[in-house]
Amino acid sequence: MTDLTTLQQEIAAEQRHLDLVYARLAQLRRTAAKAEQEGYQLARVGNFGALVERDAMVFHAARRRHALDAEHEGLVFGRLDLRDGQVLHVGRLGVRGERSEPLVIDWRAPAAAAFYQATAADPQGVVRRRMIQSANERVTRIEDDLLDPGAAPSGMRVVGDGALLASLAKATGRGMRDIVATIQREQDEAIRSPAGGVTIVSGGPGTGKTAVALHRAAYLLYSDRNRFAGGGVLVVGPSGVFVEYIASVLPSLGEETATLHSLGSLFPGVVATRTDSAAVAAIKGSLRMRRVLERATHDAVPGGPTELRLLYRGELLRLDATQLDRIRARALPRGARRNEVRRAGIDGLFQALWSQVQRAPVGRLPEKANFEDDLAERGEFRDFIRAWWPRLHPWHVLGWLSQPERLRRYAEGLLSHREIRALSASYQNLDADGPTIADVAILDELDELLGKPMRPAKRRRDPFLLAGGVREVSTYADRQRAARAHAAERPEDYREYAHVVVDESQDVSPMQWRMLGRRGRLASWTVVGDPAQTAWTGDPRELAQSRDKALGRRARHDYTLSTNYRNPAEIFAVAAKVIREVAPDLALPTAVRTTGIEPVELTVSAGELPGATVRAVTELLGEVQGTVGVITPVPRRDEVSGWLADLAGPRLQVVTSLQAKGMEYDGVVLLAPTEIRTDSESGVRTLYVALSRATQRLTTIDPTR
Ligand SMILES: Nc1ncnc2c1ncn2[C@@H]1O[C@H](COP(=O)(O)OP(=O)(O)OP(=O)(O)O)[C@@H](O)[C@H]1O
Repeated sequence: MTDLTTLQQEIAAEQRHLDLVYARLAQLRRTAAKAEQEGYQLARVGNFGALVERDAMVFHAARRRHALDAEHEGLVFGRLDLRDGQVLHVGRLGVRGERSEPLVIDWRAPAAAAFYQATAADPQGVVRRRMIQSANERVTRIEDDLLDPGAAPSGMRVVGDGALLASLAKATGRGMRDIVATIQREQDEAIRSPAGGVTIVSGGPGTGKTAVALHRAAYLLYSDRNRFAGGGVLVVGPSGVFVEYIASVLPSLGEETATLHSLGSLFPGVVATRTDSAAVAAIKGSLRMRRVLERATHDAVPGGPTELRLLYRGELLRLDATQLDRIRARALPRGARRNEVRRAGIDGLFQALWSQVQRAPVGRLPEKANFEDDLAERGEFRDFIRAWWPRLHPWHVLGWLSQPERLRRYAEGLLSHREIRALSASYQNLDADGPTIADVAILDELDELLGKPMRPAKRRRDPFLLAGGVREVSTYADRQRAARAHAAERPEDYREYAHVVVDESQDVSPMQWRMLGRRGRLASWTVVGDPAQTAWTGDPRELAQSRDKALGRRARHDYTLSTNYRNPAEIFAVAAKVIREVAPDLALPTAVRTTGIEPVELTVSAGELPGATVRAVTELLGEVQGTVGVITPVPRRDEVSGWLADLAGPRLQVVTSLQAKGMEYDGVVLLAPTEIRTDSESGVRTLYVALSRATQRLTTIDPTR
């Protein structure tokens, strides 16, 4: 134990440094405000060059000021005392003093790496590592590790007993917490993995894979801003619930420039949250779907014309269904994109009609070009083209799959009869229900197969342009917002990301890997996941093959994380027992905390389930300070939300077992584990995920059948 006076003296010493840092920060904020002021001055000069300069100035000032604001709380969190007597303070952002001396080193800078990597076995020149906690500009706690006692100068004091465990015991909020102050060495190695190639991070539940993925995004943006902020960093997670959960971490690391998406929101204009059953997801995610879709995009339009009749100089020109199909097939060979070869289809029509004209007694023949012009001017011909070869949106073709007869034709020989029936059933209410998450990859594939119709280019909006064409922004806040939006502005279907981070990658299907691959052709990658948690029940070879194709032949760097920071040992033991049933030899992470509290397992009759659920949730809300998650089998979610309506509030969330992927709650009430387990081939793995979501308390309630 550290005596109180020593502790107070050490805290006071850190407070003096913190005061210095915050005073300097206030000065820097004033400088940013001055730059804004100068921006206004430039605006008065009024010429275009000055305006451009002003925009750039305001943009940089805005960004700097925003960073200073965002990083204010807990700005300094570490200190290193080095062998050579140097003292470095580590924080969320780099701050230099008036003479350019470093007051705080950014956690991502090379000089800060030792803060995370030094150990007693390998001190890397660090004698003492100190963790500093603060709130409202006051130091509240410090914790030291003496890494190199032999090199400690006399009088060096060491206080505290374990910042990591203290931070793990804290209540969970609605969003994921950021772990920048307590990143562990194996995590730091993955975070600082080389920027190029593919970094693959695996590890069991709660080992910090998501935390590592997000810190890595922030690290890359810091280490090579030109490359990564310029091209963009895309972070993809499994569901909207998950993306919402992680969204606040990046800004708290000083990074707003990364784009976050769920697999259901990657296709422009669609935000899908529905999930399919595991069996249907395996069909929709299979590479065989690509061929099914290719056939669809080559088919005649439903309800389209089956005949073309035109009077030309008193002669009836006519093309029947077979001729029209033949023209379409010739203009649209395998591999061609329907929207892009529309012109070839029209040319085919002209050619077929021209042959008829040549044979007909129409008097003196016009030039072929004039004949085509004549037809092109005729309203009924143009109407025919629009109906026969419309510009198709992926939505149209997805809709065709809801017609059982069409789907059967497209899937013949590719899917089994059972698969076709299951797929067909899943599309019966497409219009009303909207697409599922798996359909989004299908829409993206269709988009690729159809190609883009030629459209006039969209004009880029000028963020400083107000209504009426006046180029001015009225307030600083407006400018700040506009400048940031301007920096992040990319076309909706942007595909040139410099880096793609894929979280929960074990659940990405082959078709989804294709969708990701299209956005990462120029990218380096960070792929994090845990194969033991996969819900994928399709062909594993197909999965490996499509993932390899998306990642290309880039060099791979593998990392494995081995400590479970989320679950107390008592809770993880229950989850481990479940996964051992299907993977007896799997290497599992070690849970570092114990609470002495065993999970509660209840069995109730079906009729008692609602009452037992309400009681268990009420109890957990009383026992933990942070969030409580209620995890249900997929079909039960809405019903269970209804039971808990009176308890609804920011601390309570009801999610399905699939939405629970990646999530974390202080207390978890898991309903109907047996249903989750038997729901599909991957049920045991999904149950494993659900059982490993709690940081403090777990109650399972199983209804008897
Ligand atoms: N070094 C650390 N210091 C403090 N907390 C940590 C550390 N590493 C991880 N954690 C915490 O452990 C929990 C689990 O982390 P995270 O969600 O990143 O794990 P994961 O490997 O993605 O889990 P899963 O695969 O189960 O979804 C989070 O609350 C995270 O903040």
